[in-house]
Amino acid sequence: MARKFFVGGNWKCNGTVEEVKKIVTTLSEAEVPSEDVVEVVISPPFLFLPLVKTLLRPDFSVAAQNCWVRKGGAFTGEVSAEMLVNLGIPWVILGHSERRLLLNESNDFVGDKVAYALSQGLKVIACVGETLEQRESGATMAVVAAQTKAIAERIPHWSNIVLAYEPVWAIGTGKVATPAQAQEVHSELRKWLHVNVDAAVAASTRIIYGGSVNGANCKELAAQPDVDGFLVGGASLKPEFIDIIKSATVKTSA
Ligand SMILES: O=C(CO)COP(=O)(O)O
Repeated sequence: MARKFFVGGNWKCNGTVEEVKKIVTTLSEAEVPSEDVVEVVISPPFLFLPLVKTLLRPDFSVAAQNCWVRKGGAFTGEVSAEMLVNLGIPWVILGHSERRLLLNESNDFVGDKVAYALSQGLKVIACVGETLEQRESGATMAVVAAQTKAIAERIPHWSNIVLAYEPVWAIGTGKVATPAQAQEVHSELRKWLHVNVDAAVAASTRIIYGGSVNGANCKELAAQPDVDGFLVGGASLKPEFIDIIKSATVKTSA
């Protein structure tokens, strides 16, 4: 079963109304491969979600960058999964390393969030990845397996999950993982799913790469057999995001 190429644009905590309108216009005018070839999901900050959703071309969709771990209520400053559903936001990014590391989100907390978001009908881009220290000490697979396990043991199915491998040392650093480094972890993650979930989930789950992806390095990464797309930060705010979307054709021409 073919895994449709997936390109997510994580705008993180960036943008003004004027900038948002400009980026969305650039995306709308771009010629990109059809929805059959690539799924594109844009993730602006919460405040801009309704604006982006209204202006965005119909073949692209939107994601929130986080949501509360359980049902909404007396949780000042949080946004609930129910609210995202109510606004017609189909996707949410959970477990991004910036939240794990800067806001101390633990594996269990992220697992609980993923399970709750799925239970409300959201689709989830679940992020995993090791720090430089963990990579250098040889702990990469143990770290990403533990992060994935905390999700796997809480969810009833994987059909609405995209797994994003984002090595922390490659995020916003300009230091991209080599295609071989990305392929190695993606292939190990797929094996992990095979052993710990099942063969069908391993074969069908999209595992995307994030960390300094840009217009120049995307094709070589996309050509790796277990790289099913990208989660893009900095370059998703620039016109080169369109080139990254187009790298989906590497798979169809292979
Ligand atoms: O964190 C990322 C996407 O979620 C990657 O960010 P950069 O593409 O800016 O390295």
